[in-house]
Amino acid sequence: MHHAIEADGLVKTYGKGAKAVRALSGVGFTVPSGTVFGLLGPNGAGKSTTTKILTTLVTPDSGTAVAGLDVATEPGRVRHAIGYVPQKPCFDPTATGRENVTLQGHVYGMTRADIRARGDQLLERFGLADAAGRVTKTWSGGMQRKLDVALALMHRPRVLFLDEPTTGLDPEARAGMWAEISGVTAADGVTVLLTTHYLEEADRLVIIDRGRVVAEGTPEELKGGLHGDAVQVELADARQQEAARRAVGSVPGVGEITVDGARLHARVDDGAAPLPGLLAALETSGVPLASVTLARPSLDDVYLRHAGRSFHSADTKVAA
Ligand SMILES: Nc1ncnc2c1ncn2[C@@H]1O[C@H](COP(=O)(O)OP(=O)(O)OP(=O)(O)O)[C@@H](O)[C@H]1O
Repeated sequence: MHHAIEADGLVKTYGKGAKAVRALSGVGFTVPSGTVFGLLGPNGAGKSTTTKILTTLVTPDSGTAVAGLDVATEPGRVRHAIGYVPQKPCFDPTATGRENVTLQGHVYGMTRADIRARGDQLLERFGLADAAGRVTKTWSGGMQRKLDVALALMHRPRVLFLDEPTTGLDPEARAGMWAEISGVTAADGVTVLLTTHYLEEADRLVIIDRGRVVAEGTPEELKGGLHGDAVQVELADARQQEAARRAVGSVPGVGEITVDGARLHARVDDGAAPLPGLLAALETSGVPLASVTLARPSLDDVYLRHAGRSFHSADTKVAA
């Protein structure tokens, strides 16, 4: 399969001597054309450095990077073949949406007719057409983020780099943003590389820790082997913990039962499927409940498994 992005043995040290910081210690991965690929890791893991090397903004000490073309030998052509959306906004807040896309088209040397057609198409696809005549500083945060992505796509890049595209957006805005990014990139066959704190935003991901790739796979593969979801049962009466343990232990698909006071923890193999049986078993045994919660494996669980330490111990600014 053709690879739109290839990183091989990337090493990068910032600074010299005692102050030197080793940001990357041999990062490598390949991204098939037309897919959405994620770099996941805590702050300082090396995600931005990897992205900056692939977008020609930083030169590696060693290793090779290809974003459509070789970054070292053809940086100018790479810049024309890619779009890059940094974490910080890059649109002009004093200009309208239409003026922003027009300016971007001029920067890339597009013709007037093409700027008009492509600008209309992108404003429409991102749901920004109605607001296009308004000054962008009056737009909502979600609309502004979409405009940044539309600007990066103006010159029809083959590869799009997104640095934490949905950080700071509420779940609804995140979902909307992804529906629109996927719609546009799938229609144009664009390959997407993003840095993210959300497993489900990519088709495949690498987990980076301290400048190294520690795991690679689909979100499901990375979550796999985590012994299912966690159930927590709050008993109305802690004195019934043994009866509760026996009742829950008799339910198929439930394991790793531990009881701590009025709280019973267990793992279930198959999402919510064993829950009705678990509730029925407790009721039959006459054990009254205060509450029951079911939690999917969190980003922290995934990270702990692959990097050997908790995401939160490595990084405090994270969402699961
Ligand atoms: N210009 C620089 N000079 C010195 N050290 C740097 C520089 N840029 C990054 N670093 C260091 O390199 C390491 C990797 O940083 P990088 O920004 O690539 O991580 P990251 O995973 O992208 O983190 P974040 O999620 O915070 O963006 C960190 O220890 C960081 O402090």
